[in-house]
Amino acid sequence: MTDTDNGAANSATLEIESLGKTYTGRGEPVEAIADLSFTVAAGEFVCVVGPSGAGKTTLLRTLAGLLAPTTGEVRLAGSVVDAPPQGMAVVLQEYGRSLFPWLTVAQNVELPLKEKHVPSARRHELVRDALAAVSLAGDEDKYPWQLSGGMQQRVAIARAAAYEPQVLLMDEPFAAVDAQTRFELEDLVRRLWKRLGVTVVFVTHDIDEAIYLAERVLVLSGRPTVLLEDVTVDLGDERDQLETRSHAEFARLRTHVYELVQAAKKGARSLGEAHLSH
Ligand SMILES: Nc1ncnc2c1ncn2[C@@H]1O[C@H](COP(=O)(O)OP(=O)(O)OP(=O)(O)O)[C@@H](O)[C@H]1O
Repeated sequence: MTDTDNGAANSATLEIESLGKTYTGRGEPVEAIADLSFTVAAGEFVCVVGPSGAGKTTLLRTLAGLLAPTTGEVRLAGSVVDAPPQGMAVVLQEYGRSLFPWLTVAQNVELPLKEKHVPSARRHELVRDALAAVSLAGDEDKYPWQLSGGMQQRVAIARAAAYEPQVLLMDEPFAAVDAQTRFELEDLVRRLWKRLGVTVVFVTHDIDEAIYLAERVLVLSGRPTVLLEDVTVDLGDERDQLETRSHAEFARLRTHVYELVQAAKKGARSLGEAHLSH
């Protein structure tokens, strides 16, 4: 596979249809997602932004099959998602909790491959390649607590990449790392996306990050969530931290998405209600 044929080998279209989620427990029911419908094409990179508490994590957990929708459904390659599907990998914000402290870096990356019954020789190859891709070759025998936060998150990304998922779901994966590391990890995820042809859904609070990474940015309203706008990011295939971010189109998109999120915070639930300045 070359760097340019992302998506070619991937049939993992994700369809979200009339999705609703209300939490019911001991207290008052909480309607997190009102009604969401959108499609993420196979091999596409989509970011999700919205106000705090909008239901972004709820959406991601539902896509991952970890949470059952109250209404509507999620389909992966045409099949309804009602449990964590094979071929899906999830990377969360809390890398500290997602790695097993008693396993080495290599063992952490290898574990899901064992569960997938990948033969031993192939496992070692995948682990080696994934660690090299995240610049951790040489650190395979270390334990997570011997690594910085950014390195631990690279291990979590390597683990997801080695698994060769069709779909990669990421929930605020870089929120807890410093700005410099964050830029490096963003570029790493873009490279992996291109190399693996994987379908990516990436939740972030950071509007600039969403625009830098994605081909489309889904802007959610406040809770109970509806889709405020599906914004196309026309910034080309090659992104560069300095060049792309200084592009006029980048600035235009940032202003637009920022205004949408501000409007969402004030309660806008449609583009008409958002009263954008342009
Ligand atoms: N298990 C639960 N039981 C009841 N309510 C919940 C539960 N999990 C989340 N919620 C509520 O659902 C709403 C959406 O939460 P969610 O974590 O999905 O939002 P979010 O957009 O990811 O937030 P943030 O940006 O702050 O991470 C919130 O009001 C939250 O309090």
